[in-house]
Amino acid sequence: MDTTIAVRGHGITKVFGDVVALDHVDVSVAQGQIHGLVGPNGAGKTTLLGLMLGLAVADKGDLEILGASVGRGLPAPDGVSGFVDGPGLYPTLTAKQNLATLVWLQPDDALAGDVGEALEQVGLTEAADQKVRGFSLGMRQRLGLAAALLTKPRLLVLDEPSNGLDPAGKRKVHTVLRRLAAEGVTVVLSSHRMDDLEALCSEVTILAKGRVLFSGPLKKLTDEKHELDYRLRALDPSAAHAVAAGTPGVRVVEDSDAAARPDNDVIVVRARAAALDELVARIVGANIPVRELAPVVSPLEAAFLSLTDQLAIIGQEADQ
Ligand SMILES: Nc1ncnc2c1ncn2[C@@H]1O[C@H](COP(=O)(O)OP(=O)(O)OP(=O)(O)O)[C@@H](O)[C@H]1O
Repeated sequence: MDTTIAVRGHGITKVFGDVVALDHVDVSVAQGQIHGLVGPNGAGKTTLLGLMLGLAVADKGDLEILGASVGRGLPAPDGVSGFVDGPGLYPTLTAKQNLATLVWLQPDDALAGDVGEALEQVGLTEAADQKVRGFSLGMRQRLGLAAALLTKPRLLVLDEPSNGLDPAGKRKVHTVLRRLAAEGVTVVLSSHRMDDLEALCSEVTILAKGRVLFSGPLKKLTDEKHELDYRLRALDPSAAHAVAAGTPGVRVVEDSDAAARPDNDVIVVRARAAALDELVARIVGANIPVRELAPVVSPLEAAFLSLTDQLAIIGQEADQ
């Protein structure tokens, strides 16, 4: 078995009554990577994460976790930790007592981490003696991560870990996840936040209606071959418009947010990276001061929207 692959799924299918939650899913997660699962509501993300955690078994297909086959009658291997649908915590115990209970439950002392250190890593030291029932969603999420860290996982599986996090909490969580990955721990997480996924993940799987639309390196998905819409804010927008309209490979398109802007100093251009570079050179050459040039939606979001739109069109055609 290939030990550099932490998760390998082939033909994974999971059905709940009439609902096909996962439909012949193939997925491969390399060791030491942060792999993001993204998809619309009901896409199957939580179901897939639950299979990785051993909370359910697939109806069909092969799933290998940390080099071991899992499935009916085959337990999830040691070294997997995390949560789906929010971490399971004791509300009447304090944060510290919750973690101490976990340490006590560990069958192997060598695998039990330090409670104070885990709380510190997720920024909950000051809340250590507060009862969890008074915790906000973001604090619960961070305590759930601390709990997972205590078991020293080799594969960490997290369902929407950024939910409810304030910017400081998010920074803490991102730092912890990056450090774990640098140490060789594999992280699989789901999120609806494209900015989080772009900031954290080297690989993504896009799921919709239980099917994989894309799985692989983020770079491959957001490569420079795709056209993107860019917001260009210039001191003289009509001059910028004229330059953009005359640049090969660049189209000036409708600004769908125009009504929401107080000033009309923005134009939206659609281009591949190379044509955009040429536009920038021409605008600078024409001495037009530029105040902003940024993608209207992130490259990952653009790829996600395009793939899910394609799936919707295929679905409509199939219904006809
Ligand atoms: N235990 C269950 N019983 C019945 N249906 C289920 C169960 N778990 C999931 N489903 C269904 O399977 C599909 C996939 O659900 P899942 O929770 O995996 O999606 P998701 O991508 O995590 O969605 P969200 O982004 O809304 O959390 C949905 O249609 C859901 O209603």
